[in-house]
Amino acid sequence: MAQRLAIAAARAGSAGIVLADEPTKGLDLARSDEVAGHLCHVTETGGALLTITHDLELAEALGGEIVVLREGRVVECGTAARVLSAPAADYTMDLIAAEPRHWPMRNRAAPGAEVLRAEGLAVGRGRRILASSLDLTFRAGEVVGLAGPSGVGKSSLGDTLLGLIAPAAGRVTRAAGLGPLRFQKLWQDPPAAFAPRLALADLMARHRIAPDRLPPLMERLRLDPALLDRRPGEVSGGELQRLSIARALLLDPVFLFADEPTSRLDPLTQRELIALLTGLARDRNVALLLVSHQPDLIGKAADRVIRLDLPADGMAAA
Ligand SMILES: Nc1ncnc2c1ncn2[C@@H]1O[C@H](COP(=O)(O)OP(=O)(O)OP(=O)(O)O)[C@@H](O)[C@H]1O
Repeated sequence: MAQRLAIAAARAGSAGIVLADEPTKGLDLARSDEVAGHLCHVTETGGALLTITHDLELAEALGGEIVVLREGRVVECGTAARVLSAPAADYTMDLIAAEPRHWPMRNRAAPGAEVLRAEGLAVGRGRRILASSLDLTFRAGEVVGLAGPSGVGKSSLGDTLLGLIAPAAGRVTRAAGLGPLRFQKLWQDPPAAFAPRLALADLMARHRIAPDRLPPLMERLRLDPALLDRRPGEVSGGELQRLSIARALLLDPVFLFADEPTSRLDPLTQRELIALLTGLARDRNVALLLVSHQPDLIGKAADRVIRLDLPADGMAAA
């Protein structure tokens, strides 16, 4: 909604220059196209537009000039058509190659034991039913994509499976012997999940986790232990999301709901993080439920896809 308001202000002609900061972040394809159309309108009607984005499809749709930045330095600039079709800098080439449509297909593994089951599940927010009659099963080691338009209820479904929201109907059953802490979530907005410091000591003390478990985990996730002394705003988006993964893994999850875990990240960091998550699902036998608005990402990373569609009860699993 914030994006829509910003674009509405731009269209009203309240500014000759419009700054759009990640205007398609977290939006589905239809809404992204809509935003691109509104932004194009700014320049078509004589305004100037500066867009900051990780979304290369948006950059292509907007056209004009592109400046590629890396660590605060200009790597390359030129027309969008030239930079995106014939990049001169290695970094630009790497960025383009890191887009999900260029990823290799994942090797599908045979799923393991069932860890979570939903039967006749209805997901609601207040009096609104977002989805109903859902029968779902999640198995150890599988990567399940969760797709659907913005606002359809993907986060609400994940939260209901985790027990954070009560089902409007039906039931969710965890496999015998698995407590609620083994069902974890990676948040869309990691800063909100860390308060006020990144230290994991409080979590480890509360859940009596042996201190010697942390160093190898930090190493596996390529995280410098010094990061633990910083605040959430003092690390990069990729580091923050990897710290979120470390925190979740300390609790030995069997089910991880990753709610758009890469929506704040550049294509290279996104590719690295998704490879890390899918690798962890396989290595640690975690059922990973992965939400993304990028069909290519879901198609390449997931073993199967649950698709939520409007109207609320239109739901298909592929
Ligand atoms: N805490 C809440 N209380 C009431 N309604 C909510 C709450 N959180 C979300 N909603 C509403 O429930 C609907 C589904 O939201 P949800 O976040 O589950 O959708 P989503 O598919 O994950 O969306 P997006 O892709 O935009 O993140 C939306 O209409 C939203 O406004």
